[in-house]
Amino acid sequence: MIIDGKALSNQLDVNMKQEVADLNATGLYPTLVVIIVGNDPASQIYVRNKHRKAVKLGIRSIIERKPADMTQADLLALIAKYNADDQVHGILVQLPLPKQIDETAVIRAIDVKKDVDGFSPENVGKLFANSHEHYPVSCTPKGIMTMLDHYNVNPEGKHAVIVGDSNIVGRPMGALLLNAGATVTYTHILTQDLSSFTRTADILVVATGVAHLIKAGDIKPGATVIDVGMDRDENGKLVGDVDYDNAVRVAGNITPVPGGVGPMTITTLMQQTIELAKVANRRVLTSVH
Ligand SMILES: Nc1nc2c(c(=O)[nH]1)N[C@@H](CN(C=O)c1ccc(C(=O)N[C@@H](CCC(=O)O)C(=O)O)cc1)CN2
Ligand SMILES: [Mg+2]
Repeated sequence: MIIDGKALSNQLDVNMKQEVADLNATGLYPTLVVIIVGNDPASQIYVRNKHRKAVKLGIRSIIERKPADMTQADLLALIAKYNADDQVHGILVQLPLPKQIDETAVIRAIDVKKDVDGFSPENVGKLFANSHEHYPVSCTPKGIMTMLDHYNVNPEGKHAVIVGDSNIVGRPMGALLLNAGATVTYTHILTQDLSSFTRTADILVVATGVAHLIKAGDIKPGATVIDVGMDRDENGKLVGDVDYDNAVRVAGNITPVPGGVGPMTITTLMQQTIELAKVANRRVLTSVH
């Protein structure tokens, strides 16, 4: 089966739009701030898509576009401004950042209660401790879990193999699958004989940035293959980390690029913005009574 992230995303939008309208009627306006520093063309597209999706759902969206030579101090001051603003529920700084800015310092500056990306040490800690509280999780792996659930791929007891060890995708992906009962193997750039691992995966998640790294022969017949890659082939066409045209004949389920994981990342961001707004509102109500 082709896992259609775009269709699922549009389907989830229907409920989210209604939920936002219902919250608006009670005086709560979920609000997301996205800060983008510099002119990376891909990042510009993602931020524009986030804004469009927010507008479509009735979520208030503030985009802060800043020059590539912005200082770290100025960025931290901007974050502090939105940390202090009660009307703002989620703050996201688009990654990657220009070289003069320390990513870790920026992530830590965002109020944990507004960390809609789930990148703060506190939220990452909750994920790896399998906390039963509500907490945001990196949107791409969280969106992948939503897709697996929707397509009835139950990770319990399955062997999940992650290719790529990034903080945004690989690491949180493995934690989510472990929490869902999978046996998880992490592989990365130093892994020897990668294929010997991927060929034993019931669920294979690939996030390396290497175009067509995974061939049909690297996949266990019937496996669920999730391709997080967004690479360019020799003709400049957008392709994934998986050789889709051949892999589709071996895999049981597979995500296309584009139209697979990407749209679910943005939908998950909207879900988490709404959730943070509701939690913030409950905090206000509790402190009043
Ligand atoms: N602060 C963050 N920075 C980054 C994140 C993130 O979750 N938080 N993730 C990625 C970029 N990203 C969202 O920010 C993102 C990437 C791709 C897509 C997407 O919809 N892709 C489409 C294809 C788009 C195209 O044509 O180029 C698809 O796969 O269908 C959405 C979000 C890094 N930075
Ligand atoms: Mg189901």
